[in-house]
Amino acid sequence: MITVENLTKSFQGIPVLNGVSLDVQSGSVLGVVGPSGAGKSTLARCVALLERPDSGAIRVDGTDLTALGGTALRNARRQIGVVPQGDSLLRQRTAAGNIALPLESAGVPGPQRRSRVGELLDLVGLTDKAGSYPDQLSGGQRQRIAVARALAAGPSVLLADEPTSALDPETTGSVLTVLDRARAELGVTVLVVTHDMAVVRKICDDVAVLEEGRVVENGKLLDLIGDSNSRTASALLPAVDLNPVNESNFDRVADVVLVGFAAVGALLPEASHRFGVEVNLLGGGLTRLAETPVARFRLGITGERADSALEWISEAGGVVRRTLKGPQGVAA
Ligand SMILES: Nc1ncnc2c1ncn2[C@@H]1O[C@H](COP(=O)(O)OP(=O)(O)OP(=O)(O)O)[C@@H](O)[C@H]1O
Repeated sequence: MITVENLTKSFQGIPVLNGVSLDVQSGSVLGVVGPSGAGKSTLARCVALLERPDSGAIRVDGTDLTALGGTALRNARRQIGVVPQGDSLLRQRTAAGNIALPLESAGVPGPQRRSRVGELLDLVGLTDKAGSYPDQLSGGQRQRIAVARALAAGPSVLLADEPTSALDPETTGSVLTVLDRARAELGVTVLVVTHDMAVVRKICDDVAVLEEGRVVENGKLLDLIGDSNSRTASALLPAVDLNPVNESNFDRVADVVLVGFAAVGALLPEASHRFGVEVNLLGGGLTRLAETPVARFRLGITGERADSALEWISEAGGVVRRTLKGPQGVAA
């Protein structure tokens, strides 16, 4: 587990991190998002101790890294694998040679090294590229090798800074699959800095939004999407208001968010049946967050028991985010 407590960092007197606190649970993936210059990379570099914070603590599995020096610090750094921003492979080394680098630095003997490199090539799905040089690989393949290299020494934490920038969506998918496998198969805790909400959508359990060096939003992705003020929710959920709606045709108009197979598949027909109301979908749609189906709909409801239907949807786990027509208090 990674705990960041009240981290501050300035460059030439200009504050870049202003008291950042975060938790990343073991074996989970945290996405750090936010506008350019918000301090995301600086945060990741501080967590990796590539940059010394001015104050605050960074605990990895309980040990405060900022308090360490010398050998203890070097050992602690081995617990943290880093996938740097941009192309970071050595051009003159093969894919296998790049992955072997941290093992060579750690003095791992040849046979063990070869076996470990083989495992990692398998993990990232590039066994057949062992002997290829970076220039012979695609951008996505190079990134997968960079992930394998970061995992070589068996870290408990993986930091990836913009691992999918400049990749097309299909290639992005292959890199994300590798990060997800690192978490699922090796139990590694992952912190990924990204501009790309597709990364959040596909692999993140938690999200932290950074702005001007402060965390302005933080939480479990599936909790945030039910919050009507969440920026993460607005970025990830289908838009509900693309079509103009004549509200006078309905007794109630409301926006709802449904999470999970059961809710998405059954709640609205069930509400309609139980309360004898007609439920019309006026906008919005379905999406997926990792494996979880999520829907945001604008509903137009007609029938005497429209309010009861909305209340029931809310009690049954749907989030009635906004009632556009009808009592504002309904189930909100
Ligand atoms: N080593 C450094 N020396 C001086 N200023 C720095 C240094 N590293 C970062 N900064 C400054 O700190 C601020 C935050 O930079 P950082 O790279 O952490 O932001 P970011 O959110 O990752 O941005 P981007 O998404 O564009 O990569 C920027 O104004 C940047 O110029």
